[in-house]
Amino acid sequence: MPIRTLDDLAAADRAVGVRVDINSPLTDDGRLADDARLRAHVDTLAELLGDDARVAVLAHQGRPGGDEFARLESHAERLDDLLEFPVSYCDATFSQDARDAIAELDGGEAVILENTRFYSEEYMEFEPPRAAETFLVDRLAPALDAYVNDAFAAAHRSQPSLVGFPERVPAYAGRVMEEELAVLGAIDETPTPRTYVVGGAKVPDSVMVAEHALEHDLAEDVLVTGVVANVFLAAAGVDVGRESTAFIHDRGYENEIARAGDLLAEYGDRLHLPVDVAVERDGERVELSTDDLPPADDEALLDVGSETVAAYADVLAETGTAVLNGPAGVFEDDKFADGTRGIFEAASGAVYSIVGGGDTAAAIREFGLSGFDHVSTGGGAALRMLTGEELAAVEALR
Ligand SMILES: Nc1ncnc2c1ncn2[C@@H]1O[C@H](COP(=O)(O)OP(=O)(O)OP(=O)(O)O)[C@@H](O)[C@H]1O
Ligand SMILES: O=C(O)[C@H](O)COP(=O)(O)O
Repeated sequence: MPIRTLDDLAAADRAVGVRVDINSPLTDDGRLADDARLRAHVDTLAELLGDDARVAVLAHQGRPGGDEFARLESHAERLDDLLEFPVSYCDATFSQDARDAIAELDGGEAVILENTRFYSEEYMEFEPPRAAETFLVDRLAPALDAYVNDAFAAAHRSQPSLVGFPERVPAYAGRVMEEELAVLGAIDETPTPRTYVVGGAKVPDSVMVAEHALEHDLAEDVLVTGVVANVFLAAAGVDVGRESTAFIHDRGYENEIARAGDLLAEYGDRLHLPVDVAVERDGERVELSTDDLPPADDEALLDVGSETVAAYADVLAETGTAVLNGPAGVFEDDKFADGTRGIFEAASGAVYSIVGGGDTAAAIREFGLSGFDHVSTGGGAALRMLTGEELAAVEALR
């Protein structure tokens, strides 16, 4: 069934629950360190508030027990700054206080309810009908006339606030959700040839993206970087050294070496591996040809080298669509940011370019790169879409 959007919602004076994903990095004292995800939802919220909706915002922050598990008060303050409509904060999620806060809203006013994950059922995954019976959905749904899901970045989670409400109230996709689904769902219609650049540290996810792109002929070329490249180099029989081998084993990625080997055997001509890498020696960046590996025992492969950047840039220069996921090296350390900066810069020049992944988007912001056509708000959700998986919360909207 087609998903209903805000175009189908007559929002005036109605209480609309809006699930957003404003899960953000925090400073040590618990303040917002980056507001990109809040800014992403401004259009959806402003549109509803401009239509005189009474908006109750639902969101999570962090994971129970984690450092970034926090209240949403500073998120509410920041949204109040970003929106030209009043945004208040309520330190309850579905109790009488929360329901009163919603009942007291006038059209054009919003309240941010407390972190949904303060409540234990929200950190579990359910089929939608069962999610609709959880306390959060059961208690809150009667206070809402409609539900909007704009939380694309969390849409792969089958948690109550994401899949339960559509069982109880009319449900719609917000503008972020709509755009992400339109762009990432139509990857096979973007300009060709397509080049996927897969890097970062989540090797199983990246190998899956590469596999899907090659098998389904979505990408003509796949360029590997980051820890993913170290795994592919190992699969190609290169000795990546004691440190990087230990890293791969510590993360439990041994099986990925075999999967990478299978991909190389089948698609070797379309899979590009680094020809040089960077290590740290006496506190400095030193580049080594992959022919000269292994490095010294205490040296890890922390970035791709400049010849690799040049070779990858040549491929990207001929590319219709570049899909980027994962940084090429430890870009947080300036010495090992060159690979990421150089390859991302080259990718931004493609006819059309798409970026997925939280760290990838952070790297782009840090380098001040522009020129990308779509920077996804999603990490895991974007990856799943790029591997052709359905997202639970999107299915629930259908
Ligand atoms: N060669 C390397 N050795 C060790 N770590 C690396 C290397 N290359 C990249 N990384 C690390 O990979 C991390 C990012 O990888 P990740 O797969 O999480 O990216 P992402 O998909 O953009 O982010 P997310 O999954 O959080 O949305 C960075 O912290 C970076 O330092
Ligand atoms: O940051 C994310 O990828 C989303 O907010 C989902 O968070 P989670 O991985 O903690 O469910």
